[in-house]
Amino acid sequence: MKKRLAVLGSTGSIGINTLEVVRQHPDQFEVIALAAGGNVEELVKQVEEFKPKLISMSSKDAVEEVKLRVSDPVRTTYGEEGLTEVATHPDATYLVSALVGSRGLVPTLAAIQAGKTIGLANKETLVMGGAIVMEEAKKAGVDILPIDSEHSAIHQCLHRENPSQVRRIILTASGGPFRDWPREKIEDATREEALNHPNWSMGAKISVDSASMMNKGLEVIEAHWLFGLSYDQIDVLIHPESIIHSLVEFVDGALLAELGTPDMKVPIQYALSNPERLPLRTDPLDLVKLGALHFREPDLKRFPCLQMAYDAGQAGGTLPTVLNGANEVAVERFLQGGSPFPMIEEVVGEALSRHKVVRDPNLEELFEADRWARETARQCLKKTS
Ligand SMILES: NC(=O)C1=CN([C@@H]2O[C@H](COP(=O)(O)OP(=O)(O)OC[C@H]3O[C@@H](n4cnc5c(N)ncnc54)[C@H](OP(=O)(O)O)[C@@H]3O)[C@@H](O)[C@H]2O)C=CC1
Ligand SMILES: CC(=O)[C@@H](O)[C@H](O)COP(=O)(O)O
Ligand SMILES: [Mn+2]
Repeated sequence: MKKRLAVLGSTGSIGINTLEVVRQHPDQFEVIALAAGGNVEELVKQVEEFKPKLISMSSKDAVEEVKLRVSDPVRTTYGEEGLTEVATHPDATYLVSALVGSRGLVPTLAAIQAGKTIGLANKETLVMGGAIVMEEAKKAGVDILPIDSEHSAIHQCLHRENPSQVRRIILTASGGPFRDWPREKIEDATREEALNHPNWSMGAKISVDSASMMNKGLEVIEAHWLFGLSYDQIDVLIHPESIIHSLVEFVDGALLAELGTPDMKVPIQYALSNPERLPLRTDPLDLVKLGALHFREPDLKRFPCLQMAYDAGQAGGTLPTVLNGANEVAVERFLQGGSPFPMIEEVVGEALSRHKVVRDPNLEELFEADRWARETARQCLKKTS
């Protein structure tokens, strides 16, 4: 039977790659519902090709424009409620959660509660609300399958293994575009330089997170929740080639790794076809041509965001939510050209240090912490502009 997909963020980098996987396997997957932000052109093309039953965009005007431009009738919705309607569409069995940022949490949680299997790209969902999300998934008996390349690698390495025999996991990090830059040069980094990821083609927000290494910090927290590991069992290793996507070390010292060319279609398809594998058209990895792989320790002095994420994750409560909310505001401002690159770590650091942590927060308390973090980040940015 075909898997029936709802896709949040269908016009983004992960969304487009997801639909390419569907295109390669029309006998395996069917598109039921799509949600996007403002990219009318791309959504029109997707609706014409995949004929979803429901589409949503961030505004009514945008989705009405799509409706007018497509050849067959399609039901439309919009805004935050539209995201949840798409995520919980009764005909869909599987949600690809690929919005960017904290707006992914609510619809992903709703899909879990509606019993959908989740293919999770939106790491912010687990950073903000990991405890609640994992608890709800357990209650609903729902699988959360990682799409993030490192977590997919770990998931693949853990297949048929006993989780209690894991000593630690090692998340590989490219080091981003500033990997070899001295601190003074990083301080003057431009938007274009931050978006110039050495190995992966991704959306703007995650590209900036990779440049600050906050992405790896968010991934440490994501791994904590997905694999139930303590923070001292999660290590980060700089691996400039991004060929080894991550590793698991077992109690006997054996290391398993997943390798491949940097292509998100591989982890996306693994999450969609799980537990089977399907053929995929992708560039094969030529190890002879590659010749060598390189590794080094991350430099936490040049990239303090990684340490901040470890600390926030370990402290728990509402701190990871604050880390995430302040980071989103600071990255958005940097992308708009309104502040220098190091302001990201300053704003996040300031918000974390001022926050009064709430232990075991409920959903309302998480939303309040997120609101507070954003407000605090905006104040910090205003003070320094
Ligand atoms: N890209 C990658 O290779 C990887 C991404 N991830 C994670 O996956 C998630 C998505 O990343 P990525 O695909 O790169 O991001 P993109 O910026 O490329 O795409 C984001 C998607 O979210 C949509 N969106 C934005 N704002 C809204 C809104 N207000 N309402 C509805 N939809 C909205 C965009 O719509 P529109 O374009 O129409 O405005 C787009 O479809 C992130 O959490 C990221 O960390 C994880 C691993 C790898
Ligand atoms: C493709 C993917 O999963 C990204 O999260 C990627 O890992 C970012 O690269 P960095 O290793 O530079 O953060
Ligand atoms: Mn990743």
